[in-house]
This record gives sequence, C-alpha cells and structure tokens, in this order.
Amino acid sequence: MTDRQNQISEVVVTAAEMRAIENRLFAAGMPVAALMEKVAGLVTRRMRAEWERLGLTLPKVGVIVGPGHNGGDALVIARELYLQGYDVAVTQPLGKLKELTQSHAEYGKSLGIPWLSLEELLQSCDLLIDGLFGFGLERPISGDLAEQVAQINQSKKRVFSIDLPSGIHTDTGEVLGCAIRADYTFCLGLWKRACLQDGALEFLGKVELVDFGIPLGDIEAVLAESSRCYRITGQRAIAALPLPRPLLFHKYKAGHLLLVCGSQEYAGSAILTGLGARASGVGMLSIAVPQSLKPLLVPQLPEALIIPCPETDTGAIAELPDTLNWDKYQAIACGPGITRSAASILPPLLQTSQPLILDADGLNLLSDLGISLLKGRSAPTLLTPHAGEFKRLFPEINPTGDRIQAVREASQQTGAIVLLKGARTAIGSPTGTVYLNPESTPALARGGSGDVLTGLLGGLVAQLPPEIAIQSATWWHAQAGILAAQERTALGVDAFHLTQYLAPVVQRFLM
Ligand SMILES: NC(=O)C1=CN([C@@H]2O[C@H](COP(=O)(O)OP(=O)(O)OC[C@H]3O[C@@H](n4cnc5c(N)ncnc54)[C@H](O)[C@@H]3O)[C@@H](O)[C@H]2O)[C@@H](O)CC1
Ligand SMILES: [K+]
Repeated sequence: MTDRQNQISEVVVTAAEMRAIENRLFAAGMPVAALMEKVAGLVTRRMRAEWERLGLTLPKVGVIVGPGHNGGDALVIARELYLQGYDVAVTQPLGKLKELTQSHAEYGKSLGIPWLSLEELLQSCDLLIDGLFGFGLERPISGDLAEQVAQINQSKKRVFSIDLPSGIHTDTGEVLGCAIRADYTFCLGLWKRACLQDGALEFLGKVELVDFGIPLGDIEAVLAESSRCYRITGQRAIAALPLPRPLLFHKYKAGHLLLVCGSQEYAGSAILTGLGARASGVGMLSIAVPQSLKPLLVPQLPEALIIPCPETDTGAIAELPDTLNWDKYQAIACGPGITRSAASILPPLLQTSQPLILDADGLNLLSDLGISLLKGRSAPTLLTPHAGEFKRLFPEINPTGDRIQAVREASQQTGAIVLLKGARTAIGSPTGTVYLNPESTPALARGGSGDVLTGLLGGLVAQLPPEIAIQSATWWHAQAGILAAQERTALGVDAFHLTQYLAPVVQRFLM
C-alpha cells in the first residue's frame, strides 16, 4: 500500500463530513456525473472479481434503485454490466428520482434494461445490488418500502450493497426502521462510521473500502481536530510497537509495570494478566497479589517480582504494602480478579502520578467511589469497561447505540482514555479523537480474555505514550484472537491459549 492508501484507510467520517468533502471536489470543478461514473466503474470491477471468487459465472443481476445518487451509482453499474453481457433487471421502488439518477434511468431504459416489480425481480435474479439509499438516508424506512425491504431480506438472495446497507444510519450504525441485510458492502471513498459500529455489524457482511481518489487535502480541510475518528490498521498498530530494539539496551528502558490483580476466588486472573503483560516485551513486571497466591504465580511467571499483600477474610487484597515505591513504575494496571472486597486499594492508586489502567472490579470500585475522582489525577488514566461496567460508570450515557459518541462523552467527562469493549472496540481520548478496532472475533467473548488485554495494555503503556499503546494493544489482542480461532476454531480460544498467539501475530505481520 502507498502512504496515501494507508492514510485513507485510517479515516472514518460522518455523513455530514463526507458530504462536505464531496462538495469541495465538486466546487473545485470535478463534475458530479464524472465522479459517479468513476465510482461505479470501480465498484463494478470489484463486484465482478468477488463473483468470480464465489464461483458465480454470469449471474442474473437484480438492481434495486433508490431516489438519490446511491441509486445513480446502481444504475451506472447496471448499465455497465448490461453492456458487458450480463442479464440485468432493475426495480425502482420510489417514483421520483434526483435529476442525474433520472437521466441514468432514461438511458438504461433506452438500452432495453427491463424495469420490474420487486416480486418479478426476485423471481428472476440470482443476486441483488442494493442502491436504495447511501449516506443520504435521513428518516426511518416505513410503509410499503419497509415491506419491500422485508421481502428482500426474506428472499435470502446474496446482496451487494453500495456504500452502506440501505436503512443503516451512516453515523450511528443503527437500523432506521428496517435495513437490507448485505453479504457484501462496498464503502465508497472513505470509511463511514457505521462500518465500525456494533449495531450495523449484522447488516454489513464483508466490508471493503473502494478508494476513488479523494485528495488528502480535502479531507484535512473538512475534519475538525476535536472530533476525529480513526480506524486502527495493522500498519498503525505495529508501527507503534517498540521494535526493533536498539542494540544497546537494558531492561529498565523497556519499562516497569505493576499489576494489582487476583484473589483467592479469581486466582487465575492474576496469571492471565501476567501472561498478557509478558507478551508486551515489558522490561520488568511486578505483580501485587494476596499473599497466599504467591506460590501459585511463581511457577507460571518466574520472571515476575511477586509482591505479597495482606489479605481480607475472603482472600482479596486487604491493602497494598507501605513499602511500595510508586516511582519505580512506568505504568500500573489494576482490576482483574480483585473482587469488590479489595476496596481499600483504589484510593492510593488514584493518588499516584503513574499512568493507571483500571479494569473489571477496578472499574466497579471506581463507580462506587465516583468518577469525579479521576479529574484530580496528574497522570493519564485508562478505563477498559465492557458495556455493563460502562453503564455503572456512566449511567447517563448509552453504550449500545452510537458507541463512538459514547466513548467520546465518557472520555471528556473524566479526562480518562475510555476503551469500550465490543465487537468493534471503541476508544475515546480526552482530545475528542476516537479510535476504532476494525476486526475481531466472537471467539474472544470468553472469561479471562479481558484480563489478557489488561496485562498487554499495561505492558505497552509502560513503554509507549498511553494513547498509542491502547490502539496497539486493542488491535494486537483482537488479531491474536483471530489467529487462534483460525487454528483452533472459535471454541478453542480460551484465555490461556490466547496469550500464546500474541507473539506469533506480530511475527507474522512483520514477515
Ligand atoms: N455525488 C456523487 O457523484 C457521488 C455520490 N455517491 C453516492 O451518493 C450517495 C449519496 O447520495 P444522496 O445524497 O443522493 O443520498 P442517497 O442516495 O442516500 O438518498 C437520498 C435520497 O433518498 C431520500 N430519502 C432519504 N431517506 C428516505 C426514506 N427513509 N424514505 C424515502 N426516501 C428517503 C432523500 O429525500 C433523497 O432523495 C452515496 O451514498 C453514494 O452512493 C458516491 O458514490 C460518490 C460520488
Ligand atoms: K445502499
């Protein structure tokens, strides 16, 4: 990939931003119709390649044409396929078309492309091209059109959506009334937010960006510094890692991480967090655990310094030893397996001037104490909640709709970096920037997999600026899950095996 392609693949935009960027191209003299031809030509080529890959030779193509330029794109594709010898038919559920779309419709009809009812189209075609709505969808799909969308979904035909599956809100990814369920989505020009929102995931199918050559300057001119959104690419995640190491190096240059984790009830949590940290290459690892866990941890993590702590009756950490010298650590991560009985450990940790990662019961204890305490911290704080923990911390923010907005608000409220776990993990930073992880696997939805992330993240925060470390850790953790699932099936990705795939993922990427 060229530098430009890399940069383009990281940008994520709203409908309003996309419209503003396109308007700059048009204002500078690019003819609207020429851009439509260019885009539709690229999509036609990609679609045909995909059909070939699927073994579909000369499929009968049904094209669903909406009123706007998404419908215009669809008509240009229909025309090109028809002229290339494909059997093509069009259905047009809404009467009135935008001018350019209307013009393509007239030409298509003049060539002899049949215009059919949806029923006729579904009877005659092998697959569907969805050009009903793109980023111009502005209200819920309802009435007769909603019934047609239901019919399309019930038909179980393969659907190739142009730009977005019709009915999906471009920014939030939510279903507006109803939506076409695509098997394949060709997102045009720049990634739209919906392509990275959990709510849209089941409608998108496989997603691909069709880069049609938007100049970087036009993107820069439109995107505001305070509300940027980036997709975490492998390139970006790997480039940030402290590799290669300089020839003259020593362990303290690779950071010292303190983990505070585990209890008698969740003894394995401390091991998994430690193994996640180990994979980060961190120079020194210290693990504070209830004292009775020490004999258990030493054989699993012989390189770590185990700090035995006084225990409560329930086997949780009662307090952290007074002898701890915080200045030794470049990062502290607290939470996995500590249970809510470890309540007394959080106030002193919040007082430290080290970057602090809170996860699991560390987050629950924080919600008991109140998130306002974070405002007083002098060093960065990183919170890594799943939706349930997020709701306890931020009861007034909904983590299940627009997750990009949710992490942005949470981060701005607390001054912390907030990572909301999900199929498409979203990370908000206090600057307003949001980072989105584009790829993951449901195989990671399993006890202990979050502990591994906390350890890995802690180890990277000890070596890198937190906002960079958290992007790499998120991508790395997800890719390890993907690789493990490829080799062991989705059932074989237990947290321990996940830790064993962390190093191989980076190695494969660097090869
Ligand atoms: N302008 C161009 O030349 C380019 C356009 N592109 C295409 O243009 C699309 C955006 O085009 P438009 O702005 O025309 O938007 P759309 O094609 O998404 O549709 C907007 C039209 O649908 C109507 N509409 C919206 N919601 C509706 C609802 N719920 N029920 C019924 N009607 C509804 C609107 O009134 C408007 O007429 C992109 O998604 C992309 O496919 C891109 O290919 C880039 C180039
Ligand atoms: K569409």
